[in-house]
Amino acid sequence: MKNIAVVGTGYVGLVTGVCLSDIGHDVTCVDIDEQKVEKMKKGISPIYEPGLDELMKKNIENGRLHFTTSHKEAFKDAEVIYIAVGTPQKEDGSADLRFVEQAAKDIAENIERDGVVVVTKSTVPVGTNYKVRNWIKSHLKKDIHFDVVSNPEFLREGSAIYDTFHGDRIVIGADNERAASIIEEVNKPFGIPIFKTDIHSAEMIKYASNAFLATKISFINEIANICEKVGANVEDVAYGMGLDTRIGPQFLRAGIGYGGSCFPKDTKALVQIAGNVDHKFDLLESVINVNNKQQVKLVEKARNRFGSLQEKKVALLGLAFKPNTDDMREAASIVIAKELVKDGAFVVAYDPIAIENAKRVIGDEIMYANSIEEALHDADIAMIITEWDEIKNLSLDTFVRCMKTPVVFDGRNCYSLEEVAKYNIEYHSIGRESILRNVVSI
Ligand SMILES: NC(=O)C1=CN([C@@H]2O[C@H](COP(=O)(O)OP(=O)(O)OC[C@H]3O[C@@H](n4cnc5c(N)ncnc54)[C@H](O)[C@@H]3O)[C@@H](O)[C@H]2O)C=CC1
Ligand SMILES: O=C(O)[C@H]1O[C@H](OP(=O)(O)OP(=O)(O)OC[C@H]2O[C@@H](n3ccc(=O)[nH]c3=O)[C@H](O)[C@@H]2O)[C@H](O)[C@@H](O)[C@@H]1O
Repeated sequence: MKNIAVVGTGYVGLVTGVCLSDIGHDVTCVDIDEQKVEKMKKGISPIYEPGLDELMKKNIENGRLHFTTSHKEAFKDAEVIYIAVGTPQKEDGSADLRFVEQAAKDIAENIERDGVVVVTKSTVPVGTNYKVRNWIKSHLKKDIHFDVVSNPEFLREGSAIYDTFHGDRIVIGADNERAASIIEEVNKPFGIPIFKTDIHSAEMIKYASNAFLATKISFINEIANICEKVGANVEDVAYGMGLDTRIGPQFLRAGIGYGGSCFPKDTKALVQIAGNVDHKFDLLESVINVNNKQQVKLVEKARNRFGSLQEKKVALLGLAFKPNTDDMREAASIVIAKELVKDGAFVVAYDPIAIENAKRVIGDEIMYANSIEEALHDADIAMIITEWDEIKNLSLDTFVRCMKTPVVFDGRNCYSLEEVAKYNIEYHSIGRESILRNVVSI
């Protein structure tokens, strides 16, 4: 078992650190955010991720998981150091490597052991691992040998622990066998297939995977938009397509587009990576454009239905970019709320977990409710933005009971048309026929 340090305790770093300790390694997680570290020392996760608190507590108690703000302390005995800091997008869409560069300097200034393997888990443009090597080299205080390895992360928020233990593959990009086999050894207990390749290919696998998944989503959303016009049902179309094993059923859920901390930024970064080598990535640019349009689809539908949204009360159900997370980064709800406010609508939003983060991002131009019923109370329009179980399992009678006029725009196709047809609800979803009722708006 190895002595491991993880730099950065966000969704990726913390989950990685906790899971590595759970399979037997001795792990120290280091973060510059003192408040986060104080919480984590007490076994409290600073992020909402199902199962994380329990696993954290278990491994703190068995003495294999530690937290600190001191890089020196974290790297003292480390044989392997993971970089898991953020790589947000810059204004031009390219990846901001500021935090990675700082982490590299922190490593250079504090490592003590010869032969340390520095693993980049953050999503970084092709060539960055070599930059990391140079950043470390140029800041080293003594002559210490180290290697760099690319080990991109494929976990999803909301199922991060499950994904770490049940991932489809672990990709290791290295330019020497010693470093590759150390990281292979570290990951062996997960029992997941390992694919070893060169560093550039490993870096590219991460962007290509996210871009491909985003492409699947934009593709099915375009099919959904056509389905609406030709009278087909996108749920059946996606199911029928997915039965072909060459296509597969996953990531064919039509909706209001992809959001989150990664697809939007990674697709834009890949367009930039291609642009840097004089390749215009037309296909991916279209994927991004389709997604931008798809995010405001519900507002467009509501404008067409009502003419004007001025003074309409709109209930937004769900704010997080997907269920089971409190992450609001690039959530469709942000754009939707902004558009509705611009149209003069009065917006009341509900989310089971992400309200506090939403308040920071969307602000006080909209109101926030403590329950679905409170948000729906006296509303003219309901918009379903995130398919939380609580929303999917809602008795449809609630819309009829609480709203002024039960007109529902469902951005996640939460309900079957047969079920909705049993209630006096006007219902518009994505890529399916609308159910129109004699619901009169006052
Ligand atoms: N969020 C996700 O689901 C996934 C993210 N990724 C990639 O993983 C990377 C990390 O993403 P998140 O975990 O979402 O980031 P995050 O922004 O949630 O967390 C980053 C953490 O790093 C800390 N940090 C920054 N500089 C530091 C330094 N020099 N020393 C110690 N700590 C430092 C910050 O305080 C913060 O707590 C990104 O490159 C992202 O693209 C990859 C797969 C999934
Ligand atoms: O690099 C990353 O950060 C991660 O990005 C995604 O994970 P995540 O963003 O957590 O969540 P997803 O479940 O992929 O959903 C992303 C967005 O796509 C949307 N989506 C997903 C699937 C689908 O069929 N339709 C659809 O609209 C979701 O609503 C959500 O807004 C990838 O699935 C992970 O493999 C990857 O590690």
